[in-house]
Amino acid sequence: MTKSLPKAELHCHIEGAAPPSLALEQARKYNVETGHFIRDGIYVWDDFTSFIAAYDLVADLFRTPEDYAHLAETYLLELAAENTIYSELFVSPDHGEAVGLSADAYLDGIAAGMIAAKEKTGIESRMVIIGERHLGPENVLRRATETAKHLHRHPLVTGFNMAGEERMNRVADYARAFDIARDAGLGLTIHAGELVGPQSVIDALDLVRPSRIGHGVRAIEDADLVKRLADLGTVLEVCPGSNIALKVFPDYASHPLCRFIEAGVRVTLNSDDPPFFHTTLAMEYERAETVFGLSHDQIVATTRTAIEAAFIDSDTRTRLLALV
Ligand SMILES: Nc1ncnc2[nH]cnc12
Ligand SMILES: [Zn+2]
Repeated sequence: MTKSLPKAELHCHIEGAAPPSLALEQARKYNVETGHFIRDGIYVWDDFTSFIAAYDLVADLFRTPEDYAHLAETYLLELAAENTIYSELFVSPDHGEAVGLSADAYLDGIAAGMIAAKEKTGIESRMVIIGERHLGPENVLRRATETAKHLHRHPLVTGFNMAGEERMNRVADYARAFDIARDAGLGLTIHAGELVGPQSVIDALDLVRPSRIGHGVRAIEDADLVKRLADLGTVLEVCPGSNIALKVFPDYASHPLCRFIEAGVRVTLNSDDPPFFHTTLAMEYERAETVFGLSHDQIVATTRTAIEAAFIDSDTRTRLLALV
């Protein structure tokens, strides 16, 4: 039983964490028709492209700092109720800008929800800024530049990441954005090895030099790369439920989580976009035990790894590690 275990999550997209019930509430508030992307209380999509389209439609229902505060607080309270002690939220100011919110207003709203959740439950959280790959290199560069410029205003922003359509453009096209984020003191992680094979992870290691990789699971197709990840100590933000829902692997028996652990790669458990993939962080922990057969100690080790790899200051890390 993993229910009572302390949990930590490094990889969850804030708009992707909106429960359909909350999305429907927002749709009523703004008089938006949802029949084409929410049916019977479930988000409707069938491949990565239509998933991103549904994600964008859900994001469009959050339009003010207060909406985003409510979303962040709702998700973090849900996590805290499952004994989660730490959460790193992936936030994309591009989605705020799409509804007319400045990056500052978008981040202030999310921060308010994070602070409220911490006051109520003690859950610690941070934000990782996302540059959306499919919006192009110029846009990701602008995102990194603006993030660096406004960092002093947003103490809960501690990392930079790139998500979106991995099949578009080359990692090299985005390397400069990551250089700017690194120089600003942000922790680096990047979605790679999810929709694209090992070369995407190799490019990420060579050109971005992140301490963590979002997914990275298709590195399993290259034994030398698996060894390189283990030797470097790069942490994989593994999201098994997401990988199965998006058909990265046909079933859990084919999923490489256990093979990474056996090879000495540092892994963590994550939900990615929980209601889109019919999962929660607690379900990922439970599945690690019941489907992947991880021992109690192996599951606790994933939580320790998450805290060790979190983009937090050393006092917070020490305090959280003592809780695991
Ligand atoms: N699983 C995923 N991969 C890439 N970009 C995303 N944005 C939200 N979820 C994502
Ligand atoms: Zn993701």
